[in-house]
Amino acid sequence: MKAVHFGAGNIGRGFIGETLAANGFEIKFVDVNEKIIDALNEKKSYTIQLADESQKEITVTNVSGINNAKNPEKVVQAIADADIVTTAIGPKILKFIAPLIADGIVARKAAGSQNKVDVIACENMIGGSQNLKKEVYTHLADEDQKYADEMIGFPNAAVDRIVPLQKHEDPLFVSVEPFKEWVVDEHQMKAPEIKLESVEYAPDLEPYIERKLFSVNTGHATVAYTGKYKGYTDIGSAIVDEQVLEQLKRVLKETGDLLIAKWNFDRESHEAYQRKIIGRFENKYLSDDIARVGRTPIRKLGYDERFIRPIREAKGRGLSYEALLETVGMIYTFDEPNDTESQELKKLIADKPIEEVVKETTGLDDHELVTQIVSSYQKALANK
Ligand SMILES: NC(=O)c1ccc[n+]([C@@H]2O[C@H](COP(=O)([O-])OP(=O)(O)OC[C@H]3O[C@@H](n4cnc5c(N)ncnc54)[C@H](O)[C@@H]3O)[C@@H](O)[C@H]2O)c1
Ligand SMILES: O=P(O)(O)OC[C@@H](O)[C@@H](O)[C@H](O)[C@H](O)CO
Repeated sequence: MKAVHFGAGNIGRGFIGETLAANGFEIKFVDVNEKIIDALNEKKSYTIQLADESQKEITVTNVSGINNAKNPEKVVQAIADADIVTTAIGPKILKFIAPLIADGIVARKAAGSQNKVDVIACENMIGGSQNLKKEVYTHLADEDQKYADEMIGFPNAAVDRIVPLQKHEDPLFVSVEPFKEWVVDEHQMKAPEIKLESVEYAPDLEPYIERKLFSVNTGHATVAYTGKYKGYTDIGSAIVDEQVLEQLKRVLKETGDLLIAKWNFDRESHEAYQRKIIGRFENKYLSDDIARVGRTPIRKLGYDERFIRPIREAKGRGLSYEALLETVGMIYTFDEPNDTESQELKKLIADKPIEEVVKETTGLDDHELVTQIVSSYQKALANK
């Protein structure tokens, strides 16, 4: 069985690669990072280490790499031969790999392939694979779209495992937390006979992705932005600060109340899930930079992202969203010199009235919410 995986980065190697290899797949990683691709082709394997007291090592074998910037034709051929295609590349990068996936679909059609295949985007976003599908279809002619409608599935997915930036001599080595969860929307699959062991298949992904994004990611980002606001540079140091921990708990209470009301989750189980998440952030064996967790703040301020969507929905249901608003206020003070979006946000705030910046970055037109976010930002600025 053959897999093509876009993005040989932290989660790509540290989770998706591990799972595909454990299921007997030969994996072709596609990436523009020459160092990583060369190392994959040279070594054909890499090592994952669990960040816990066991320090257990897992070897991932039967892997190779393709540099899509240099050898796009090899990527197209690999997709033509693949039994599964996955991505973990970043939500904003999906549109750049869409033409290659479209060409791969056209190549399958030209070869007369009647094998169905699923393309699974493993990104932190709601509707990731369906979003990729839209991008891919803009590159397909009507006839090719018909073929894709029949043969190519784009099931949404939620993936959860904290994989920090890696700083090792071996460029392929990756340290990961032991926890892992990968859920795929079974109803959107075209090749449901290919079920990966250790992956969960759900009839409807929406509750899973919302639970993950609005608990793990809203919580993680809250630690990052509150921590940065208080002068910390890594998650482990920030979370031992009582104020940061308190802010995290307040935010999780708000998203928890929303998720419980919306999806009828059992409160006790959800609170246990939240406690587990806090323990994961406190993992002393992981070293995770605030710059990574808070990266691309404009994306994280998006309308359907980890703060604005729960705020909108909590407001709609008459639930509290005060702590979420406070964190959003701090996002507008986030300043990471090496993060392009952080610098873009800083420039927007310097050039335009804050109300306009809030509207532009969040997509909100609810005057009351915009005003509340503006006040929250002004308060954060005044207390800094
Ligand atoms: N790291 C985590 O803890 C984690 C967990 C769950 C989900 N995710 C999600 O997975 C995705 C990837 O995150 P990550 O932490 O692995 O990031 P990363 O930066 O480590 O990996 C992304 C990889 O994509 C490559 N890339 C970028 N542009 C490309 C292009 N045009 N063509 C080919 N390759 C390209 C980069 O070189 C890099 O190797 C994101 O959507 C993230 O939200 C991350
Ligand atoms: O990847 P992002 O930028 O959407 O979010 C940063 C982290 O919160 C994220 O990568 C988590 O580590 C991960 O989602 C855990 O499953």
